[in-house]
Amino acid sequence: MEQQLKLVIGCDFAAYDFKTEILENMKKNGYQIVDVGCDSSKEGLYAPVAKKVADAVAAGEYDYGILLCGTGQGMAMAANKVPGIRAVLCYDVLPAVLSKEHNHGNILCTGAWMMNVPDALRMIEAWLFAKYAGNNDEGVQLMKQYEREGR
Ligand SMILES: O=C(CO)[C@H](O)[C@H](O)[C@H](O)COP(=O)(O)O
Repeated sequence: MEQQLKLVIGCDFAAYDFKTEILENMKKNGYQIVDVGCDSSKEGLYAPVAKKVADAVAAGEYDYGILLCGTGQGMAMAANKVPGIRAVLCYDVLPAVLSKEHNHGNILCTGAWMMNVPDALRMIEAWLFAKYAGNNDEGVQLMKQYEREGR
């Protein structure tokens, strides 16, 4: 288990209960994970939380982020507006693992309406364990170059 990783998690109102269960399980399993909101199943939009998590990961305050909303779609779109972020949207273990190994994903997004908690936990853990193959991947290097060039 990657207990030494520094993790941050956020959600919108639609995924609040889902996040609460995931967070409880991860803490019980020894993960160091900070919750940045939202704090209610009644209110809390996805975009501000996505930005908070993405800014913190991009600044190097955390190794990885986890973002949860109804579908995960809005979280991924908003997080990917922040330079340095490669947010991936997954609902299953294999694409999640490949998104780390091949694409160096640094934020995992998923949806409370799309997955149950045990499957989401399995996917999150597999993604955290997966290792990026290295800095020789041309796709990732080109994404970084495009960011530097501002296009
Ligand atoms: O999935 C979502 C965005 O990607 C979020 O959970 C939204 O908040 C959700 O789609 C909003 O749902 P609503 O029932 O239309 O308020």
